Amino acid sequence: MTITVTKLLKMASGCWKPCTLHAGVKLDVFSHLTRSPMTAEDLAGLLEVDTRALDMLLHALTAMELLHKEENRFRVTPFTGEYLDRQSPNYLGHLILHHHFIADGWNRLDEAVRQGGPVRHRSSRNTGNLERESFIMGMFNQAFRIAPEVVAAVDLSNRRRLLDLAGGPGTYAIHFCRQYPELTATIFDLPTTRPFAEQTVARYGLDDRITFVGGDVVTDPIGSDFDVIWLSHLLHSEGPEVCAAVVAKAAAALTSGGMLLIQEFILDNSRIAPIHPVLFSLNMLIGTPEGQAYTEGELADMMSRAGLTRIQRLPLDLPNGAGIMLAVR
Ligand SMILES: C[S@@+](CC[C@H](N)C(=O)[O-])C[C@H]1O[C@@H](n2cnc3c(N)ncnc32)[C@H](O)[C@@H]1O
Repeated sequence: MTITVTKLLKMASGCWKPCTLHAGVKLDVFSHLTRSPMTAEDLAGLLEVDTRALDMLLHALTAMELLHKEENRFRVTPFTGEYLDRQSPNYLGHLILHHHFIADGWNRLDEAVRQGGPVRHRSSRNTGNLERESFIMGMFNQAFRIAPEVVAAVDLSNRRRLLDLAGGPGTYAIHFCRQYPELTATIFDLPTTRPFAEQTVARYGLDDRITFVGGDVVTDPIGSDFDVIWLSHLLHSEGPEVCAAVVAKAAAALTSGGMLLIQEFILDNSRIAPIHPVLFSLNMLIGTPEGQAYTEGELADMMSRAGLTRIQRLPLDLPNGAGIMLAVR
């Protein structure tokens, strides 16, 4: 992509459209307009917001092809009815709202660079209810789209006990258990994640095979004798030393011959590609004391220092530069 003045200036105002989308989702206009098409005035009455301002927002969402306008009424499109209505099983609003909550930190990136540390609280800690739900269920939104591809590429035949370490709502534990009927799983995550994980597991009717254990992976015991551990998107929120300790702890919790799988946004050795992991490091800079994206070599080194062998990266081309490392105890 050759940069031009037009592209540069477009980049500078690139946050306008995302902010418009975030506001539409946060005000839940899509759910209301799925129930019935409405004028800005009627919807403003329902949402208890300013009519003139909502009218502008609805026109902008229409210009972005997220709503239709007929006469003076607005309605959802088939697409936004499926993905932005809170009642839809395919609702993606959690992930969109997660981006809304972290946007304030991105706006203060210069301060983070100046001081060399975070300018917002961690998404996994000390957050309000809506923000916590958006983070955990946003991870569900994200993982749900990728999990089928991951499960198809990872052979867990003959494995019986899976630990989904820092598993959040348990999206991967659920997908692995659906694929392998003999498998049981433990989701280990911070205690505040429990209600989201239990609800999600119950929704898939797997409460008899998947249990939740609350704890801190850095300071608490994580259990033992697992023949497979799935560690997805935790390491980027910690610095290299804590990551090495977590990987060593996971390795020690495996049976002999047990397998550790790590999913992360993986940087090239050049550290300038793929673009998502490069930017994700900044996302961790603004939100965590030591988090960052890691290269394949760095992840392999953590696995090797934990005494694991047969270290490899699975040949998978996942969205956002995500990749999976595998090693065996
Ligand atoms: C980005 S989410 C990934 C969730 C899930 N593994 C996935 O890939 O969809 C990171 C998860 O790590 C959890 N987490 C962060 N720090 C943790 C800690 N110290 N101990 C246990 N869980 C932690 C968060 O609560 C969150 O569920």
